[in-house]
Amino acid sequence: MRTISQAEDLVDSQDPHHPANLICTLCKQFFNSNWCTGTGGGISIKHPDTGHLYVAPSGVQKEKMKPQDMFVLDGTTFEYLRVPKGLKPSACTPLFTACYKYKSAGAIVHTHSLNAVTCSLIFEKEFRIKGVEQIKAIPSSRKDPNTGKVLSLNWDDTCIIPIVENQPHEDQLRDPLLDAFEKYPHTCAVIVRRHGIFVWGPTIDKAKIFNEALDYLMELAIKMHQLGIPPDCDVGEESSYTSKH
Ligand SMILES: CSCCC(=O)C(=O)COP(=O)(O)O
Ligand SMILES: [Zn+2]
Repeated sequence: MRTISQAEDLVDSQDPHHPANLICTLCKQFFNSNWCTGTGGGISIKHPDTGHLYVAPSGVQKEKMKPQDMFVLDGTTFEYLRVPKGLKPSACTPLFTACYKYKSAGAIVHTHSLNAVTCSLIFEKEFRIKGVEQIKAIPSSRKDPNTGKVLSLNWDDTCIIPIVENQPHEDQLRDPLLDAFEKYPHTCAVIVRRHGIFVWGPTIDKAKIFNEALDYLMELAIKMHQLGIPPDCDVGEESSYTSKH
């Protein structure tokens, strides 16, 4: 492993899109959205050029982090290339590396979103919502036959996100996460009951979009549930659950 001073170049960049800078910027935004408060949640980003993995420290106020606080891991061996003095890597690191290894993720967003936690109390094994325009921001299991690119869900498709049980320690969530990967090979997220959500994508921009769209859908699902409308009911069927005819 390189010494701290030798590894400074791994986090020292004027580029706002450099992972060490971007994690700090986005965690501030996520704090303001109530997604990463009280030290909860976090973000990990793979450097698109070097393949290095950037991980935030554990137990710190995520909105106050500096680029120099970032841990850096080799993208293939997961060995630490940079360990900031006096800090521990995020407890979610084994979950982030699982997403890099098995989902070819370019970035992972973990939030303690109230909408995700509330949905984990309403839904049993899967979060399901259907027939909402915002669903078009979520990837589907289909690929474009010409380009091979993953296609988005159609607005009247059902968006399904698996829910796993929370565990006393983050590393114990790795096996449930791997089970969810196997059962839901096309999902871009896993909800952890009474805890939050992990969302990944091929890039940080995509992971951020998926997270925002899912949070919107989870908030809507809670409101539909409160109105007595099943969030995954067919389009046009909602009036049979309300007084509107
Ligand atoms: C009050 S946060 C408990 C740990 C957690 O769930 C989390 O997301 C933050 O863990 P970290 O080690 O990254 O601080
Ligand atoms: Zn968490």
